[in-house]
Amino acid sequence: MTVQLRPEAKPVRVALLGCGTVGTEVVRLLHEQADDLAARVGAPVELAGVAVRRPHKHHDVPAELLTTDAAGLIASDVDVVVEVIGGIEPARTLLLDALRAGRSVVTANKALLAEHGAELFEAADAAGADLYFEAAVAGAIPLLRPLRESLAGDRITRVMGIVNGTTNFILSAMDGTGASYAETLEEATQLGYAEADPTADVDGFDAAAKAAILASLAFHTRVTAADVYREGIAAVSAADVAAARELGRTVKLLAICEREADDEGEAVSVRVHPAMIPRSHPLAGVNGAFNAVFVEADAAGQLMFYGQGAGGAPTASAVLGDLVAVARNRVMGGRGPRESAYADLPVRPMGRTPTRYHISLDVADRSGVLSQVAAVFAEHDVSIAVVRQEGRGADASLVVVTHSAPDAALRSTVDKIAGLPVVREVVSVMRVEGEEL
Ligand SMILES: NC(=O)C1=CN([C@@H]2O[C@H](COP(=O)(O)OP(=O)(O)OC[C@H]3O[C@@H](n4cnc5c(N)ncnc54)[C@H](O)[C@@H]3O)[C@@H](O)[C@H]2O)C=CC1
Ligand SMILES: N[C@@H](CC=O)C(=O)O
Ligand code: NA
Repeated sequence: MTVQLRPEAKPVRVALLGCGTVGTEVVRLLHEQADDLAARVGAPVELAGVAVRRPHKHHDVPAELLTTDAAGLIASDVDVVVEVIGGIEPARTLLLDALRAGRSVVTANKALLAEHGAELFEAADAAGADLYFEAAVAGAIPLLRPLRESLAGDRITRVMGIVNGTTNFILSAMDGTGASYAETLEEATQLGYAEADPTADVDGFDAAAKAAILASLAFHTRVTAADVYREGIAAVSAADVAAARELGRTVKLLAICEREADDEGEAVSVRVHPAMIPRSHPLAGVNGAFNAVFVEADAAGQLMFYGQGAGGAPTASAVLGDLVAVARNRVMGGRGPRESAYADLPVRPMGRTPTRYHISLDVADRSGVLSQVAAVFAEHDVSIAVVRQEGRGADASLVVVTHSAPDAALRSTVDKIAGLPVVREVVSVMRVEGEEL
């Protein structure tokens, strides 16, 4: 291969912070694709150093590149800092230092961006430096660049999808093989999908951070992790999965970001929770650690993005894509897009967000049960889409699927129903997404 380098091009020197699941693959790809990367960037892309905690554990990295002094590496003669340590500190301080020193930054750290994005973008702007983070949401899937750049001329109204590989891996197993929750989480950890602390996945924090990033880009509004309504999958039971199957549905952990007007004006709502979706829905076929995200925009209509959302190599692919972009910017001059938060829309609380519920009840088998339950729905102004009464005696059950209503009204309805003497147990309550029943 003849590599065309710009005659004056100096190597682009890269500092890598962290060398775990993702970092190891970044090192491998940088080495294996060195010639192609140089040709694409117009200058060699050179690994200047790798900051790690325990150098003796990293046999795949040339010893002379390893250091435990991440701050010192950033302060040395480097152009780009790639952060794949994860967590808030020391990543936050290191990246702020890097940006303030004019280094371009590439990060996969959604937790950091969702909590301290504003501060990082401000530092990037002040220094005229690049801040890229495609790997932070939906791993290998090109999703943030399309939102930030390709769709910048459109008005996005909705982003909805599966953005956490670990929980999708677990839910797919529960629905498919019926494998146990603990076993499947262990497997997801072994495969490099789970966060260092997997409760971030299971309790929905990881998906909530990603939802905040997606909503911020889609709606030109600063949304932080704290603005996102969050429920994880810990409470999803085998009974919920079975109830979904009975209805021709499956359970997925969804991130849903919407821009809508109501009586109080235009607002965004951002939520992460398990939901039943029809098996015919395209998201129902997204299994294992795969992710898929729908984007709806006024002019573009509906778009779907699909691919590997977790794992070392897929995530490293997104990191390398960003690295090429920032390296090109350095070689050719110029920089990528800045933060765009001009719309500054309020975030609507979950209680006011319209949702739909599937409720499965274990009820007494006697006349008047249905009318007592229906009266509670009417009292809360919640309209019923489907009701199904099954079984007799001790096995009597009632399944209700509602039409759309404010989430707070649906919750109060469930609370009141749970207290009715004719209701023996609320077996399963889950939100429903997809087509109207
Ligand atoms: N694993 C995945 O599938 C994906 C991970 N990410 C994100 O990428 C980042 C890295 O994830 P993984 O590689 O999976 O994590 P990991 O836990 O495998 O690797 C992180 C590495 O950073 C090292 N480290 C911790 N503190 C350090 C410090 N002060 N200086 C230098 N090294 C330090 C750790 O020893 C570890 O080797 C996280 O922000 C994660 O959320 C994003 C998308 C997918
Ligand atoms: N833990 C995350 C990794 C990718 O972001 C996930 O499971 O999706
Ligand atoms: Na991505």
